Amino acid sequence: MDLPRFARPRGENGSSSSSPNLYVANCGPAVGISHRTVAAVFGDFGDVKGVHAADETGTRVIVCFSEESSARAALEALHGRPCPLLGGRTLHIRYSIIRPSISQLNDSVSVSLSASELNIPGLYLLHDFVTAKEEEELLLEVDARPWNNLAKRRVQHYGYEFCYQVNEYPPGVGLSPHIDTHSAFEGLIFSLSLAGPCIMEFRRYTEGTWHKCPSSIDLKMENSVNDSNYLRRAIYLPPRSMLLLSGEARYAWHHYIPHHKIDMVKDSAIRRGPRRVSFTFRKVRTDPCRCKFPHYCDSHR
Ligand SMILES: O=C(O)CCC(=O)C(=O)O
Ligand SMILES: [Fe+2]
Repeated sequence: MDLPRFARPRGENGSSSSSPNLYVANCGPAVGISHRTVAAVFGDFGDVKGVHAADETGTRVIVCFSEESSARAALEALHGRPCPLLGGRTLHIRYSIIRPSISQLNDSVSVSLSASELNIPGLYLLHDFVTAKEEEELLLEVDARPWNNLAKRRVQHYGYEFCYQVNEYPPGVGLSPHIDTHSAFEGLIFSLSLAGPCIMEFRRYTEGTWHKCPSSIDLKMENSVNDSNYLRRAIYLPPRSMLLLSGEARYAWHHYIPHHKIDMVKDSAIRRGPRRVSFTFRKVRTDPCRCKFPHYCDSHR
């Protein structure tokens, strides 16, 4: 999703900075109100140029009018009272402002539905890799075993020579950006998603220095120069899909699960399920990594 260049004003008094664009909270696709319906309701006050998601919650929108006077009329009529045409919801409306920085513009990235659309070499996504029945059986199997509680998610570890990991994420819980350590694991990483959906974001940093995560085997790139100095892509991982990271996708791109309860995928708000369980398969490496990506490789240091 590309966010419009408008944001919620800081401070309490939204009325001080009049504008043709309104920041409208408490309506949107996540509560069953489409952008088209919002446009129709606000259209009573003047020409609406567009309605956009204000952020990734699906409950806040930006309404852009052609004229400032239309925005003022809509704000005066609709702010702070139940709106019968929008399911009786009470709207909280302020004038919106132009987003001040490039980094805020990058808050969100459009989410691809397929690996070919994502276009990262070595990344593959197979939909319906297991059937719904197999999914149910796998979940029964893992739930019959003890879970290891981490701060925000639960894990199970299997094996040594061939190391599988199962992760359980409650709603809204993600994973911080990392590359699975080159020196610890070989070149293919598989991840089977079960139970609930999520999006996975990928980042390729152009410069920076390695930083070992406390309490984990992964490495993170700490970018000392400029946090926005990376390429960003994102893909939707539906339940029962299998993700394969190989080559450049595995060795040079960080992967990351944003901490959202709702993901915006092609203008639809998709709520994370009560939980997502992922089976992550990695093979333990027994010799130093000789990948073609020394900049991202701890065996090359
Ligand atoms: O949950 C997932 O699909 C990925 C997990 C992951 O990246 C990891 O455990 O290193
Ligand atoms: Fe990982």
